[in-house]
Amino acid sequence: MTYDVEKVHPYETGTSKKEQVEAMFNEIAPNYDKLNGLLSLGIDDYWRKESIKALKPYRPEYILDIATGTGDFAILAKKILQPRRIIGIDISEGMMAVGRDKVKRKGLERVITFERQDSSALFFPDQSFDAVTAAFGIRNFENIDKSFGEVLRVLKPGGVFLFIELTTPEATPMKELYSLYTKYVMPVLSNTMATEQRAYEYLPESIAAFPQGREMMLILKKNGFRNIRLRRFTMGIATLYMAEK
Ligand SMILES: C[S@@+](CC[C@H](N)C(=O)[O-])C[C@H]1O[C@@H](n2cnc3c(N)ncnc32)[C@H](O)[C@@H]1O
Repeated sequence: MTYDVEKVHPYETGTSKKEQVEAMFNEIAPNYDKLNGLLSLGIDDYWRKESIKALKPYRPEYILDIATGTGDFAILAKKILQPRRIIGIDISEGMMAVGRDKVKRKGLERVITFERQDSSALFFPDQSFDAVTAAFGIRNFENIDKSFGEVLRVLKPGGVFLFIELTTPEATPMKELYSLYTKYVMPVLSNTMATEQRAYEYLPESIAAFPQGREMMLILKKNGFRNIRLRRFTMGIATLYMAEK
C-alpha cells in the first residue's frame, strides 16, 4: 500500500524520496544534533530515554537501530540496556559519520557499529535481532510496508519492534500551540542555525501526513506484528509504538 507521507518529498527535484532524504540528511548532518535539541526545546532527550526504558523487560542482547542517524538512540540503548551488540543502519553516510565519532569518543565502538543500509532491503539473515528500534525515522521512509516487512523478517520470534515518531496533537490547547509553533517558531529557529530552509518545511509537512495512533497500529497489524501498543508523549507531540513478532 502507498501512504500519503511517502509522497511528501524534501525537494522538488524529481528524484526518488530516498535519494532526496539522503541528500537532505547529508546536508544537515553537522548541525543535526544541535538543531534537534533546539527545535524540540530539549524534550526529545526525555522521549528517547522513556522509549528505551520500555525495552527493559525484553532484555535484548542484539539490537538493530534503523534510521540510526547520528546514533543517539543506539548510544542510549547501550547505556540503559547493556546489550551485547547494537548495529545502526542508515542511508546517510553524513549522519553516521557524526554517530561514529560520538561512539568512538565514548569508547563504545566494540558494541555499537554502523552500516549503510536501506531499511527496506536489509542485508541481515532472518531472525538476527531481539529488538529493532527507530527514532524519528519511519516518516522519512520511501516504502513503509516493505521496511516493516524487513523488520519482521530480521526479528527473532517474540522479538520486539519499538519506534518513536513525531505526531500531530489532537487535543486543545496543544493542537493550537503546536500549529503556531510549526508556523512561526520553527522557521525562525532553523534560520538562526543557517540550515537549509526546505529541510524544516519538510518536517511539519511529513509529520502531518504520517499515519498516527490507531491508523499506525492497524498498519503494524497488517504487516504481521502482534501485541501492538502505543504511548503518547507531551500531549501527543510524539508517540511511541511497540509491537512484537
Ligand atoms: C530524523 S533522522 C533520525 C535520526 C536518529 N534516529 C535520531 O533519533 O536522531 C531520520 C534518519 O532516517 C534515515 N533514513 C531515511 N530513510 C531511510 C531508509 N530507507 N533506510 C535507512 N535510513 C533511512 C535518514 O537518513 C536520517 O538519518
